[in-house]
Amino acid sequence: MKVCIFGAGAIGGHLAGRLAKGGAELSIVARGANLAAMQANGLIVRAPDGDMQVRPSLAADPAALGRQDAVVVCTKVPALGSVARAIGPLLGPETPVVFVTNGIPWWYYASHGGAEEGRRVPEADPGDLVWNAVGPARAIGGVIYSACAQPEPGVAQVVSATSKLILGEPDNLRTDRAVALASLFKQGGLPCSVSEKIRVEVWAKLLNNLLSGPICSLNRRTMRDSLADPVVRAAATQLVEEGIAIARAMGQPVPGGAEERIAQAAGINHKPSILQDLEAGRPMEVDALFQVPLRLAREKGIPAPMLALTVALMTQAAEGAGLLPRAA
Ligand SMILES: NC(=O)C1=CN([C@@H]2O[C@H](COP(=O)(O)OP(=O)(O)OC[C@H]3O[C@@H](n4cnc5c(N)ncnc54)[C@H](OP(=O)(O)O)[C@@H]3O)[C@@H](O)[C@H]2O)C=CC1
Ligand SMILES: CC(C)(CO)C(=O)C(=O)O
Repeated sequence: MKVCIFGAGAIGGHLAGRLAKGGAELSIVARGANLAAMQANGLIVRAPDGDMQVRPSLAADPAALGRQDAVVVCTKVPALGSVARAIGPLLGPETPVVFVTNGIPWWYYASHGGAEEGRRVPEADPGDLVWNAVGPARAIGGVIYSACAQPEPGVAQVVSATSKLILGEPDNLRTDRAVALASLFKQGGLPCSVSEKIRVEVWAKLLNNLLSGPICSLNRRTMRDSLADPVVRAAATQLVEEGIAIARAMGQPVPGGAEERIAQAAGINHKPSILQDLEAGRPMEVDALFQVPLRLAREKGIPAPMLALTVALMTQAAEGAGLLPRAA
């Protein structure tokens, strides 16, 4: 199966390693120093279950790779516009595109049903670039639990002891295309399931970002160090509780409570990816991860004072650093 990873940073690098190990005919769209490093040394993945070094086909221009059986997009959300502009040559008539990004995805209201069917998420896809270039029929949701970093170009480091990937179709059907991709990841050693409630999974993962992203962007500490302070931990707990209430109001009740999430996050010595961006001077995913749930809370009349405060503060921090993109 020909699979292309578009954007092989921390997460894309990890997933590329899994796909190659799982037997995919792998290619990667990359650029700059990352592309040069992989051309020289292959892609190196350092993971708790063992290191991998793989040599996929590499290109900056998707036209050099041609049509794929599947594409897995692993860029940050603000880069999706650039993906939309370039992805065409990778797509055959049936090529699905998995979006492994945090936050409320651009396809959220596709096959959603009800009055909001087809509504757009402008913070995730300004100008409908992805909606028009890829289209909801190709989209598969990807929810990733894997704390990762890119310590140097061409190297992906998996920090969390365990990882898992959840795939899901916007229409919640269990399709052959999603199952085929899940088996490749599983064969590569990454637990991967196909959910028939992908929006619940999107919200469940977003709770982990809510509890860590704003706080760690403000204090610039890891999740473990931040949550060691009882006052910070109480604020993080409130953020999760607010997120649970928003998800419920959105018709996506997330199982489990705040405490277990906080306890799990408190064990991870990881700077959330949004803090990695702040420190590296890269565009931050403030809008898709944090402004959208806040907007939805307001639309649904759900009180979210802690989210409002922390998002306002992190927005100011991102703006001050010149890292608050509104379009790719
Ligand atoms: N890191 C983590 O621990 C986790 C991250 N996530 C989510 O996963 C997603 C990916 O995050 P992460 O892997 O950390 O991001 P990274 O910034 O590490 O990687 C993104 C990669 O995409 C590349 N890229 C962007 N645009 C293009 C383009 N037009 N052409 C080619 N390459 C491109 C970037 O290249 P360049 O460097 O040149 O910009 C970079 O290599 C995000 O939504 C994030 O929130 C989810 C769970 C954990
Ligand atoms: C914090 C984490 C690992 C979620 O728990 C994440 O999604 C990120 O770093 O972006």
